[in-house]
Amino acid sequence: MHDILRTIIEQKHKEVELLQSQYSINDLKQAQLFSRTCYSAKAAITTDNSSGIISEFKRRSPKKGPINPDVDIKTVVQAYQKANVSVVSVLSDTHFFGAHNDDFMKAREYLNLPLLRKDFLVDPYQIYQSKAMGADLILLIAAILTPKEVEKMSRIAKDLGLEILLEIHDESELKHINPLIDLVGINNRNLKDFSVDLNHSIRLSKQIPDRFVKVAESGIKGEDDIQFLKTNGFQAFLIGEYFMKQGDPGKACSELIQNIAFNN
Ligand SMILES: O=P(O)(O)OC[C@@H](O)[C@@H](O)c1c[nH]c2ccccc12
Repeated sequence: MHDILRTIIEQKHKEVELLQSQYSINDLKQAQLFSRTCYSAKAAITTDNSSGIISEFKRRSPKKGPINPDVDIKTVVQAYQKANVSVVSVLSDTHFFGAHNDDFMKAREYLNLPLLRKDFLVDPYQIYQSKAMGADLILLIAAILTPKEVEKMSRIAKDLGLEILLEIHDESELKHINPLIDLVGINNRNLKDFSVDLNHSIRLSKQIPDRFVKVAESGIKGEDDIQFLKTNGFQAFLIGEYFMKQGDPGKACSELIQNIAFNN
């Protein structure tokens, strides 16, 4: 495993330990949002006229540093929604990605779209927490979990009515896919050297059964990339930095979606 992932996992276990000492799973179950019915990301992506865009709210990244640290989340996610994205992804990690504590909850308050909790989930506790925060969809990352852990966490998520996006990057991670997974994301970015290779993602995607929605993640730089990925079987496109690095991320998102529609 890469060093950055190891550091992230250690940090996450510490965070979970602290949280657990403050709120039990039973406490989380009492949260107001815990009982809400989730929106389906799978349905949002596969419905007619879906843009397939999963737009991400991301203030910084460990590699790039600040991307747009002080932008207002309400303004951005409302503009994403107006732009006709299918799903919104919001980072909830503070330590590495600079998310504010209430970013995720604010996004929930202003959106009536499926919302992906973008974080590093290493413990079942975080699934209950995701539900209590108002998530519709969680990310499970194959590079930091065993196939057994993915299965166990998938079961809990499904019992709570959450959908699951499983992220893989290598062929060796295909074994993490289980029938409970809804969407399989292929990270175009190689975490070893941060290079982006869409051809690698396309090759890998051919080995994933078509019953899973296929999501291309990271390093997507515009319509040409999307067109290329689309013709090669991807149905959804997770985009953060391309939008967030612009002064007005919502406008950038809206322009991209209009251009894709125009080209179709
Ligand atoms: O900002 P980008 O290059 O468009 O990438 C977005 C998203 O794919 C990336 O943020 C990401 C992919 N997998 C992750 C896991 C954790 C945190 C972040 C990520």
